[in-house]
Amino acid sequence: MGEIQITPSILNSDFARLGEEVRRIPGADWIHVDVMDNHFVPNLTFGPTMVEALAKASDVPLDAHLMIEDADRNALDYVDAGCGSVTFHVEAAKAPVRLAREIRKAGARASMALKPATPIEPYEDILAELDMVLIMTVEPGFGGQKFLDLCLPKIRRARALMDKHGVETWLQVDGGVSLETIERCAEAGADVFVAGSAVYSADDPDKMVAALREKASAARS
Ligand SMILES: O=C(CO)[C@H](O)[C@H](O)COP(=O)(O)O
Ligand SMILES: [Co+2]
Repeated sequence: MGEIQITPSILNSDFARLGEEVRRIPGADWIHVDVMDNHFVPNLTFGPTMVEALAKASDVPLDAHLMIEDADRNALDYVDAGCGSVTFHVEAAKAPVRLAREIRKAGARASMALKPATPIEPYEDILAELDMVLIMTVEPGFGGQKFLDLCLPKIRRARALMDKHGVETWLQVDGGVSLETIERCAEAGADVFVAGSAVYSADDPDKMVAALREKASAARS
């Protein structure tokens, strides 16, 4: 299992002041950027041009979460935009192995996301092709939703498969992660934690990043 990493999502930040918003979280390991196309999910956010501007606005690397239909054709635009990690949804990728290899070859970490009803087991044999697996703990599309406890067994199963294959693939959780839910995710085996509304509704977002890190670390020991 890798080190605990906290990855705030800017989905619930102030979009009119995005540059300032990302500079409020210098203690974050990554900045999670939710790209939505209004087809794969019923919401629309931003594309590669805005992501490129964001990458220049902060020293913290960008973790792009692509909730877009044609992932095979569009994912590399986000590597070119400056993201250090690019996550595609397996439900949207026609050729996940080829896509992961292309992302790595282009110079970013390759990551694959699963919606709550998508099982991990069919992907056991491709874990070594991935730098990270993202297990959604809400249905993708919106920030501020309630954490789905029903996803915890899948986090445990994913961790067990990673241990079985001896891979160094990170295990990220995304959706409803807060001071109330992060311990359950860490106990189940997650090591990378996305938190959107919990961070940006806090008076001091960077202090919340530190508090989340402490809770997740304590749950491990
Ligand atoms: O991918 C997402 C939604 O599809 C977001 O990353 C996620 O929901 C973060 O926001 P919150 O912590 O408020 O749930
Ligand atoms: Co996300």
